[in-house]
Amino acid sequence: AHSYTKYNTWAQIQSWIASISTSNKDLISKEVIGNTYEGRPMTLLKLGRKSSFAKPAIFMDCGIHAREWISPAFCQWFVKEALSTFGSNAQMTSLLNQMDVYVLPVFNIDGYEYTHTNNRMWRKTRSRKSGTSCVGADPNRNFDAGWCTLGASSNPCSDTFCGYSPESEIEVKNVANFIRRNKAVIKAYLTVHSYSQLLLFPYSYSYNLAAHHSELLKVAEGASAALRSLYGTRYTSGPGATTIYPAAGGSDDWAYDLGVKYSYTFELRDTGRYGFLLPESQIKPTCEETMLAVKYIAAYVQKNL
Ligand SMILES: Nc1ncc(C[C@H](C[SeH])C(=O)O)cc1Cl
Ligand SMILES: [Zn+2]
Ligand SMILES: [Zn+2]
Ligand SMILES: [Zn+2]
Ligand SMILES: [Zn+2]
Ligand SMILES: [Zn+2]
Repeated sequence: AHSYTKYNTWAQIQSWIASISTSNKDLISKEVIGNTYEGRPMTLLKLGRKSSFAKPAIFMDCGIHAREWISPAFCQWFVKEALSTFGSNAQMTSLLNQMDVYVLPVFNIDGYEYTHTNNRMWRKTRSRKSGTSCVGADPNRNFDAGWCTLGASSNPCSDTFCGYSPESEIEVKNVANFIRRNKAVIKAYLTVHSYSQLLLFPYSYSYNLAAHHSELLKVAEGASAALRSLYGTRYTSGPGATTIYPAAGGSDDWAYDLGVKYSYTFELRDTGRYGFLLPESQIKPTCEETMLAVKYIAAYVQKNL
């Protein structure tokens, strides 16, 4: 059965989505924003007090990379925390009264399922193309942001294959379309990965500083400090290019250039001891500390609406 402190299969997550999305009509709803390559429904959860007016929104996705299992675990944890603390936690109550929070629990569902059934270390999508026996493209190199110019490969067999064109991966197309359709209200974009304990922001596709560099850095450092306050976990904040590696086609850079100012990539625990194979015993502490960082960013966005 589904557990917030275990790595759930897609089947368990799908049934969790069905039940949690009908658990509180005033606070949560779901919509399918398209199907994956293998036909699985990309189901977006919308958190926030029902309103007949469009509210400003935050968009958060998990599971772009299949093997980064702590990421979907965090999105599930976030939804649970939001619903269970609305009404008792002042900040969460204020957030969901004033804003909507869109949560995509698993972006790359086909890849996530494949890591459960065939190859725990799979990263990419599971799309197939005639002419090669290699499968999939890296969804975080397939966004239309300096596409395939650096830190990506045009070899379909590479783990950082950028795809045949920007948004060639249907999963990327579905998410990009949703964000484009809603860009007037989306004020922040958060994308959750693992591992390395980093809080990254644009740009990764260039060494040039983003127009809002100082503000993005200030918020990232505040969020990292909030995170560290719980268990002392240390994060590094900075632009992707200099903090992790230069690479093009990422979702955070694309959202930022679309006009979503507060755009961040989280790289959750750990720093390499377990890496992608983070033990289930660390799900709770990782999620609780990450909640503090996400709430810090959300509060900042709210104050600056
Ligand atoms: N814009 C970006 N932001 C963050 C990253 C790092 C993640 C770490 Se898993 C990746 O390699 O896709 C990569 C890019 Cl291209
Ligand atoms: Zn499993
Ligand atoms: Zn990743
Ligand atoms: Zn990573
Ligand atoms: Zn600014
Ligand atoms: Zn909690």
